[in-house]
Formats: sequence, C-alpha cells, structure tokens
Amino acid sequence: MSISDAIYRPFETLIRPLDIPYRPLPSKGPVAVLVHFISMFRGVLISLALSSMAMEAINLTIVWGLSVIVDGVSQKGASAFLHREWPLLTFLGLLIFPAMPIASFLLNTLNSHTLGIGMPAAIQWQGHKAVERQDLAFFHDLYAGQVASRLQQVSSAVQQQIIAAFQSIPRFLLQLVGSVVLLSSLSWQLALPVVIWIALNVALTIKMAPIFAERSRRTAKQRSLVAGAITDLYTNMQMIKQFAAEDSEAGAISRIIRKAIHTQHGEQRIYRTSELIVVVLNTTLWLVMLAIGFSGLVNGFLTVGEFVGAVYILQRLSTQIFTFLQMGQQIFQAIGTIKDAMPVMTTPPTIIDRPDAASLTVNSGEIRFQDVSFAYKSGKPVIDNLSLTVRPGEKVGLVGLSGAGKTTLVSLLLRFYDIGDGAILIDGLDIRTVTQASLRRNIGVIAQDVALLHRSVGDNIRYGRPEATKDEIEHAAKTARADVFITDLADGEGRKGYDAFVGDRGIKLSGGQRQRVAIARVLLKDAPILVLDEATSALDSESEAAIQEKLNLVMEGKTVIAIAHRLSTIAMMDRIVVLDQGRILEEGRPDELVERDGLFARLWKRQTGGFIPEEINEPLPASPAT
Ligand SMILES: Nc1ncnc2c1ncn2[C@@H]1O[C@H](COP(=O)(O)OP(=O)(O)OP(=O)(O)O)[C@@H](O)[C@H]1O
Repeated sequence: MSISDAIYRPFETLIRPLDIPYRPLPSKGPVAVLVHFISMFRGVLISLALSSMAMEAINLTIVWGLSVIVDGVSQKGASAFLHREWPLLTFLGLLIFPAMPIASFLLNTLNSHTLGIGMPAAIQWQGHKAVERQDLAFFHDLYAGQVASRLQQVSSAVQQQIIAAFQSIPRFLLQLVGSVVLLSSLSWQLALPVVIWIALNVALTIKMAPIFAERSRRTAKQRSLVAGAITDLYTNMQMIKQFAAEDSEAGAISRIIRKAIHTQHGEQRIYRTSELIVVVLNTTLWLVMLAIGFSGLVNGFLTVGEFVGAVYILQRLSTQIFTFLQMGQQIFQAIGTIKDAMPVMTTPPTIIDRPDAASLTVNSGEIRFQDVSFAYKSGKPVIDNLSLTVRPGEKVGLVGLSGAGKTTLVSLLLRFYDIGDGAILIDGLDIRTVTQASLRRNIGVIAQDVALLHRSVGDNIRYGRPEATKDEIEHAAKTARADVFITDLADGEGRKGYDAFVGDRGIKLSGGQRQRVAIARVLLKDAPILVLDEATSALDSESEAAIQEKLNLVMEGKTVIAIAHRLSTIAMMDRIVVLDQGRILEEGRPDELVERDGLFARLWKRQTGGFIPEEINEPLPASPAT
C-alpha cells in the first residue's frame, strides 16, 4: 500500500454511495428531503462539524492568547513575561502547530474528498432509483432532459449546501457565542452592540428566508426547463433539419433562456439587496465599536490589548457574516431546487408490486382479458369492457383503425398501466398478483419503433438475456438475418462488427436493420408470450419474406398477440380481432373475415385495391390495414 493509499483510502471509503440501500424519499417537503439525506451521512457530517468547530476553538483561543501576550508584554516587559508564561506560550505554539494543520487537513479532506465526491454520487443514485420506479405514464408528461437535469441540480445543490451548513453553521454559532463571551469579558459596552447586531441579522434572515426559497425554486425550474428543451431538441435533430426549423427552434430556445435569465436576475436582486443591508449593519457596528473602543481607551475602561482583541474579533465577525449570509442564500437555493425536483423524486409510483406478489411462471401461455375497461386520464374509455381469450400457442392479430386501442391493449398486458375494471390473466393468474419483472420477462416485444441504446450492437442483442454467451448472441443475430450487416459495421471509434456502437437510439442503423436487431434480441429472450407491433413494417419485401419465415419459427409454440397492419402478417395469424373504439367489432379467421362484409373486409379491400386473393396465406402486396 502506498503512502497516498494509507492516508486517503480511509477517507475515500467512508461513504460508499452505491452500497447505500434505497430508501424512498419523504414527500412532506424540501426540508424533510434535506433531513433524509443528512441522516444518510450523519456520521461523516458530525465529524465535519466537529473538526470545523475545533478549528474555530483553536482560532478563538489564539485570539485570546494574543490579547494576553500584548497586555502582559506591555505591562511586565517582554523578557519577564516570556520567562513566567512559557507554558501558555508552548500551549499556543502547539495550537498553531500541529493542532491547526491537522484540524485543517481533516476538515478539508472530509469536505472535498469524502463528502464532496461521495455525497452527490449517492444522491444521484438514490434519485435515479426513485425515478426508475416511476410509472411509464410519468415519463410521458416530462422532458427526459428535464428529469436528468433536476436530478443533477439536486445532487449538486444538496451536497454543497449540506456540507457548507455542517461546516459553517456550528462554527459560526461557536464564533458568535465565543466572540460575545470574549467581548463581555473585555467590556460589556463592547458586547452590547454586537448582541444587537446579531439580533438584527437574525431578524433579516427570518424575513428573507421564504423569499429566497421561492425565488430559488423558480430559478431551478427555469434552469431544468432549458436543459429539457435543449435535450428534446437535440434528440429530434433529424426531424428539425427535415423541416429546416433550426431558426424557429433557436428562437424558441432563446425565449426559454431569456426567461431563465430574467428569473435569475429577480433572484439575484433579492440576494444583493440583503447583502447591502448586511453591509450597512456591518459599517454601523464598526463605527459604534470604534467609538466605544476609543472612548474606553481615553476613559480607561479598556486596555490596549483588549482594544486590539476587540478589533480582531470584530473584523472576523463582520467577514464571517457574509460567508454566513451567502451560505444561507445557498441553503434556500438548495431548498428551492429540491422543491422543484420533488415531483420527480417523491411522487409515489402507482403501479407497484404487491408485497406478496409471486413470480410468474408461464406453463401453457393462455391470455385472458376479462371485461377490461381502461381510460388514460379519467375520461373517455380507450378500452371498453373488452373480453378476449387467447389460447395457449394461438396467434391473434389485432386490427383496427388508428386510435382503436391496439397499442393500449398490449400496454395493459405488459402492465404499463393498471386497468380500471376487469382483470387480465395469464395462465389463470391475475397479472396484478405477480411481480412486474417476472411478467415482463415472460413477454417478448418487437415494437414498431425499435428502441436501441447507444451501446454496441452485441450489447443491444444481449439485452434480451444478459447472461447469454457470445455464441448465443451470434446465433440469434444469424436467425434474425442481422449477421449480414453486423459483420460490416464500424463506428467512429474504430469498433467493428458486434462491438460497433449503434448511435443514439440506433440512429446509425436503417429501420430494417434496427428491426432485425430487435428480433434477434427477442429470439434470445425466448419468452413464451410474444407481442409483435407490426414487426416487419420497416423491411423491404425481400427481407420481409426472409424474416417472416424466421418469425414463423420464433412464434412456434408461443402465444402471440400481433398488432397487424401488413397483410402478410395478418395472413400468418390464427385469428383476427378487429378493434373499434376499445371494443371488439369482429373476430374470426382472416379468410372468414374477408368473406364477411364488415370493417375488416373494407380495410382489406382498400389495401388490396379490391383484390381478394383466393389463397389468403399467400404473401400479399400491400401495407397497413389502417
Ligand atoms: N400515453 C397516452 N396518454 C393518453 N392518451 C393516450 C396515450 N396513448 C394513447 N392514447 C390515446 O388512446 C387512444 C388509443 O390509442 P392506441 O395507441 O392504443 O391506438 P392504436 O389502435 O394502437 O392506434 P395506431 O394504430 O394509430 O397505433 C387514442 O385516442 C390515443 O390518443
């Protein structure tokens, strides 16, 4: 172990941010959130406060010692004083070295090394744990960038302010009490103005505190809005460029930034005004103290040593009050920041596992929607008293006009939302009685809009089954016909093949390539239930035919619900369910439905230009039934 390790490792391991178990944040208010984080690091914070107070006690003792030395030397002469008072001088010397540097090292290392790094990481981690538990619906109402920015702001604000508070408040209080006691021992006439000055400062702080908090909340909100809007813009850059909307978007962003500047100006006005009041109070105190001091020297109720001590104490007090004021402002800034971020971190999720939730094991794979009703916001039902049983191994295609509720129905199966009435059962088990993780582990999804993470293509496939081996990943890719393009992939960092990164949300891959990766991912997952949201929509007809064949393989023995737009997908289904306004309008085999003169037949005819094939299983030319 190196010397550096021996000195710093203990400080670095005092807080292990990622090992702290998650505890839900209190929703009572920003102060409760502050207290929550304080209690998380109380041991280190108390050590910080103690070392800070030790520093102050050393400083006050040195001041007292200096005034004794000045008086002693002036009254008894230097050599007699030094001869008699050597124990005091030795004591003061030991305070200056080594006590002061040791306390200072301890203070700075606990501050910047232990808390400065460990605390924001822990707060961010706990905040992330709170956010990831939120319902999917929660993310639909916010900019993703705004959520991230709020977490970032909270972690840095809370960390800075808690550290500052623990370092400065006890020290400042000790300094106040110590200074008043020292001044009183010198002369009550000097102590009195200081007591009045302290009372005025306290009154000012009490008056300004709620204003600081409200202004800071507004500023934090504007800051997170700027971050959210900019992130949203960058995420949708392609669309913005397509519409040549850079200028209008820049205009929108500049308006948000201008508003943020305006809010910050408002906040700073309050801060600067309160500082101005403190300056006036300080100056008045100085004038009063100097007047009393000189009068004390002239009238003999103060010695030169006492006068020097009083001036030194006063100088330190008036400097410290600014630090204290700034810290007060920052604490209220932190409270405002927390207030703004509280909905993100403390809104309790509504979709939660029951305490006794079982782990779902799918044996046969029957899915039953039983009198299911659902509305997004209390309003018009999107799913209206719908009953549907999908037999084990059956392939059901959902067809319907846009907005009929097809995607909603599969979202309900995945329990992204809880239904209003009725029940959804898998193998006879209500999905609300099993854990969400086990439910979703048993359902493979290939969505229309394939989401990939900005990681290597191999890691994106591995997402289906994290423990999969390299061979299994390559096999899945081959089956999905993704290997043909993966081997040619290379990214800007020189990574190739399965190691090449796919760009933000997979932007560097074509739509068809992204879908093949998604199919490989689901193949690897090998879940007994499959949800296909028009899985082949982004493929050219040649690739589609090839993948359709693979999908047939994937679907074998699995229960499948497919949101089917393409005729070729519809043709693969055992049964078609036609949805309209959240209700089942028609159902039956595809060929039966074509014969029946209902909505499905109409959609079918529109897509095929009136052409009704004799053999429904034959691959068909056109696209969506919607
Ligand atoms: N997250 C949401 N919040 C609120 N309303 C929603 C949400 N998602 C969908 N809706 C509404 O629910 C209704 C059904 O939408 P859904 O996406 O289920 O239809 P769909 O049949 O899948 O349509 P499409 O074929 O166009 O994808 C629509 O009126 C839609 O506006």
